[in-house]
Amino acid sequence: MLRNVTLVFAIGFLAAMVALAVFAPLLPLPDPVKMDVISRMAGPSWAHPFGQDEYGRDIFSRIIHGARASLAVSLTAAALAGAAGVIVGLVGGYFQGWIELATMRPLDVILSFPPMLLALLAVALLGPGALTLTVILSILFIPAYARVTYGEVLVVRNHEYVEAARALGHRPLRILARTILPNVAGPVLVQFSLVVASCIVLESGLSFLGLGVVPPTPSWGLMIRGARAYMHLDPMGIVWPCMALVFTVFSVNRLCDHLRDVFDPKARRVSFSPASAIDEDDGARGREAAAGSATDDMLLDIRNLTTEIAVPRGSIRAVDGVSLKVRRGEAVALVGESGSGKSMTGLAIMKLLPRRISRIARGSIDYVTADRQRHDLATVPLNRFRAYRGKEIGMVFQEPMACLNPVYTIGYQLVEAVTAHARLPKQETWARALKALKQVGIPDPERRLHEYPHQLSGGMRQRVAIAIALCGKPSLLIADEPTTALDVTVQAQILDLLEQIREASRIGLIFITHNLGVVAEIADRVVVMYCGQVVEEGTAEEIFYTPRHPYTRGLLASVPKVEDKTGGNKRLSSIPGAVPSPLALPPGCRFAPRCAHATDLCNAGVPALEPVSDSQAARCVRWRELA
Ligand SMILES: Nc1ncnc2c1ncn2[C@@H]1O[C@H](COP(=O)(O)OP(=O)(O)OP(=O)(O)O)[C@@H](O)[C@H]1O
Repeated sequence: MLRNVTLVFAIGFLAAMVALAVFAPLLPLPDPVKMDVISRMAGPSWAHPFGQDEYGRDIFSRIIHGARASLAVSLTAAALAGAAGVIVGLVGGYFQGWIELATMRPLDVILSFPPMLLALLAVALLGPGALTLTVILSILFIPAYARVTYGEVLVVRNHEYVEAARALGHRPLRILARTILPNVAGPVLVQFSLVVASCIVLESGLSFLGLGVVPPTPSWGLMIRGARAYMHLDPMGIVWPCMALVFTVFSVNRLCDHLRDVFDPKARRVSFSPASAIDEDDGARGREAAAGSATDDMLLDIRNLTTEIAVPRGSIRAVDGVSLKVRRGEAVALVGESGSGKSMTGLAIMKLLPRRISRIARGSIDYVTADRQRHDLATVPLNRFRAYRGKEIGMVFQEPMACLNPVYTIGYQLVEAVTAHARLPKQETWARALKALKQVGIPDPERRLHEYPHQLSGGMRQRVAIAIALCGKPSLLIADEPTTALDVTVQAQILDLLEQIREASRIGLIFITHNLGVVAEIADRVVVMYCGQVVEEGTAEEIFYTPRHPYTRGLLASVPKVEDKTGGNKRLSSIPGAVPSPLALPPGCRFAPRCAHATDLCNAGVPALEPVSDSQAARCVRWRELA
């Protein structure tokens, strides 16, 4: 709501300012340079709504005419600097080598001088005036754009889609213009708003010093300069040009912020179908409050969870009606191929779904606290949910290097985690950090506290990440593929560690993996997901010895076994076909197009998750026959 109000204000203010500035000579305004010394510093009147300045000139007219100089200089300089800077940054970042040296290094020279000092020097040499000012400001701000663009290009240039464009044989110019430029447009727009603001301030500053716009041409800087000497007699004389300056800078910033959102698909606001909006209303209806007390060891009770992600061609249900339960001390594995919605389920629990483009559309995530009160995390506001993160629920990610900050020591990061939820004396904080490291079996923990993440092996880093996740003593730990990036022996050590922690502290564990082999070692219960839905669930024993869904069987058949390798002639099977696009899901069973047992019945409608036993269920219409 507030965002919309500020946006409407920004657009309205800028549009009015630009229109008034452009048409100022045609408007019935008093002459901005005509003096009337008898009425100097006169207050507001019908003829002069903002009053008159120290020479009796009309302040309103000078503000409007002053906008011509201030906006023309600033917008032109920002646009020229932007065009040049973006080209330099694109070329330097993409080609690298000597081209990078030739384009980026000269800019470092400009950057090493304070902008105001350089501007003063240039104006002193070339003489004041709006044109000189525009040229100088353009040159001064080229490095600002170039560096932002250069940094973004360095990130983007190795992405797979740039590789793909190269592989297609596109020329560098085309790749730069069509593939890379749109990806760096967001930060460049933000830079534009900052540069316009800086240009307006610099123009005003230089005019204030008498080195910018030449009097009597009005400019906001000159107005501030003139009014400053008399501000004790007429304070409003300085307030009006300052307000014009502040509102213009704010409006440019707000507008560019909005443009960045519009042009950046990753930051674009979500627009959902009316049907799903109705769903949300249903789901949100007063579920946040404690919904009675739980009677058993239940820790997490997810019901009918549906998350939606806005994509360019509509919205997809990454998680579609998922229900699952985790008890205290229980390990539940979420398994499935890539894209089945496992991570989204974990992120939804942590309220970490991609911002702006995704949301929980339906369902509840009841978290049961130690005093057995249920809280629906789906509707707990984010500011209150922060108290749950780390303290009630911890999370470990796949790539520990990506979640450990490379510029801080392990000790510092552990201390940060300890103090996130408890204010303790410094010594006790460090003692806890040390204990956490010992708990995850890091040898020589005193020394490791002072080391940086890059000084540790992959397995050690994952242990540190687990230690950090456990610092708040959570009751539930979500581990999203925590062993995938590790080699097999280290994988086994991390699994052992999680198992020990679970036994020692009765922590509930959600273990997300695509590898059923890993599941066998750690899980009590297994939930198999496919295309956002649970297709089978049961105890680990049921899933491994009596799987009912053909997809689960396919996953099991693709797990390498020791005898396959030693026996020599047994080939590893894979599930034929690929996971369908979430935008084009089959009408019935989502696995049917890849299933060797599919019949017309399978395509008739989405099958329900049918109970197979007290603890097992399968989403397959033919599970009885196939058993
Ligand atoms: N930021 C995003 N924007 C658009 N779609 C997304 C985004 N993140 C995930 N998805 C889509 O949501 C669906 C579920 O993704 P999710 O990451 O949960 O799968 P997963 O089973 O965890 O797979 P993986 O093992 O590869 O992480 C996929 O179809 C994926 O393409």
